[in-house]
Amino acid sequence: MKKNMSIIGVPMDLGQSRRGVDMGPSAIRYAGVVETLENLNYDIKDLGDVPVSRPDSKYEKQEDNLRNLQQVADANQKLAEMVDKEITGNHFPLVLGGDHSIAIGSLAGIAKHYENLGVIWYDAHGDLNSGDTSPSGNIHGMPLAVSLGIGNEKLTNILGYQPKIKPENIVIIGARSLDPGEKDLIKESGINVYSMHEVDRLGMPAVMSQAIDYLKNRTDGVHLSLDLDGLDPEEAPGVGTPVIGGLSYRESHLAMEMLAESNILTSAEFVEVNPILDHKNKTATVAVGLIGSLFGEKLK
Ligand SMILES: NC(=[NH2+])NCCC[C@H](N)C(=O)O
Ligand SMILES: [Mn+2]
Ligand SMILES: [Mn+2]
Repeated sequence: MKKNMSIIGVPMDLGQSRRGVDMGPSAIRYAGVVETLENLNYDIKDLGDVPVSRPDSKYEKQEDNLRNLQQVADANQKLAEMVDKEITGNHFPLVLGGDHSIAIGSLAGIAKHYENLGVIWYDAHGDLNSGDTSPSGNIHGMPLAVSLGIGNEKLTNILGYQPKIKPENIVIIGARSLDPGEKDLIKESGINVYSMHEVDRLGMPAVMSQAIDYLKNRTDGVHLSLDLDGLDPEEAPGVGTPVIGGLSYRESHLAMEMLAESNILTSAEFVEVNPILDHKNKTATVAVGLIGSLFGEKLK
């Protein structure tokens, strides 16, 4: 039987300060995402891209240390509505970014369908800042906090409810760059974190089986939010905020394969691919490879 999946691109580059990540969805399409999934017997509906406005002079002033707040909120509102509709129609949503601020809209559209949505946040960063704690004012460093109901109402209240998720249902994997405010929030909230320290000590097989067992027992759906900067910049150079010492290509494929086997995923997004910073579309190609493993590609 064919499985229905909807692809939604979000050419968003307003949640951070380096141009080019808006071209991520087309780079991932160019690297063959639709063909890869069709070969795995998915019935793919590519819905194209969510409209994202350009920064204009009217919005250039930063409101509360939140760069491009209004445009980021508007695009995420549209994304949330689309994701919501696809889930209602029984289609698995696969969202392609764009910078990580788009997780705000994805989670807004997804979480209303679950009592206890789990989230796997595969990332070098925690993305747990708010305007009060952010060193940069970049909203791509805030989506997980926003989804917990922390931050500006224009972001936290998309689709009119909050919070979207509970801290104990979050598992961060690959963290190696956390700001002081993010560390405080992790400590006080009960978010689960497998930083690079735990990945080094336990190995990816143990990390993933613990994460999967934990989420399986307490959630009724699981969203994967994969920031390509979770991988080491050697393997994924086309990202705006690279951090050395990251997850390897092999570890990442194993993580995707274990998720495929577990059958717990109900939505996914791949973000932060920046073709201008990339080498010959390497990072988008890695993303498509990971998407293949995540949706059942096997070596034998
Ligand atoms: N999705 C990302 N790449 N986030 C990077 C965030 C970097 C830094 N923690 C900040 O808040 O500015
Ligand atoms: Mn990141
Ligand atoms: Mn991120």
